[in-house]
Amino acid sequence: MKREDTPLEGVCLLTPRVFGDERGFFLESWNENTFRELGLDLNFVQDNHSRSSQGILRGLHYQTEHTQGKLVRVTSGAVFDVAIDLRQSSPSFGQWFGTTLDATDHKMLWVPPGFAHGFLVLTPFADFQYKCTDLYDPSSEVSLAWNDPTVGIDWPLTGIGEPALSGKDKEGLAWDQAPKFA
Ligand SMILES: Cc1cn([C@H]2C[C@H](O)[C@@H](COP(=O)(O)OP(=O)(O)O[C@H]3O[C@H](C)C(=O)[C@H](O)[C@H]3O)O2)c(=O)[nH]c1=O
Repeated sequence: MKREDTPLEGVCLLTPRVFGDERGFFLESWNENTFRELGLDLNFVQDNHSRSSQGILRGLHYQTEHTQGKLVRVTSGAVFDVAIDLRQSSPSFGQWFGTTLDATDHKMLWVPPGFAHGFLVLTPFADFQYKCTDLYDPSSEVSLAWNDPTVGIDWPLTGIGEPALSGKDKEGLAWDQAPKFA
């Protein structure tokens, strides 16, 4: 497992070792000891899986209570995955980081608690699977507007056009209205 840090404090890319043979491949997507050796002492309590078609944008979501750390990966297709730092004490407060995650290179993104998270589907379909460090808490869930000009995310919309959003995400909060963390 290789760790690559990003400009956002605590957010890192993880590339697992892949064992390929004539049958296909094997990889460990999560191993407590391997991650601890990389400085990531994590405990997951929930696994999620969503499937979306091209042009779907899910996000930008976070929970103000039961804040969730997320280890995210794509197991079919490809997405542009984004995290925004909501921690006011962080040197990367207000900054966003985006990267393409696809099923071919098996790359994963670790997003600690304190970030808004979302993704745009780039391929006809994408399966998005992720582990969370706390449980779903709809009562404290917030949707931050995907296109807030203050955050200024540069979504790769060429060839996709206007993304498709859930009703909730169409009503996402502006940056100035969205609750932040200490
Ligand atoms: C997130 C979640 C949802 N649900 C139910 C609630 C709804 O009936 C249905 C769809 O929920 P939602 O539209 O919020 O799903 P996404 O838009 O994929 O939400 C996710 O989008 C971005 C990418 C995130 O980072 C979050 O993990 C998560 O908010 O699944 C559950 O039962 N448990 C859950 O943990």
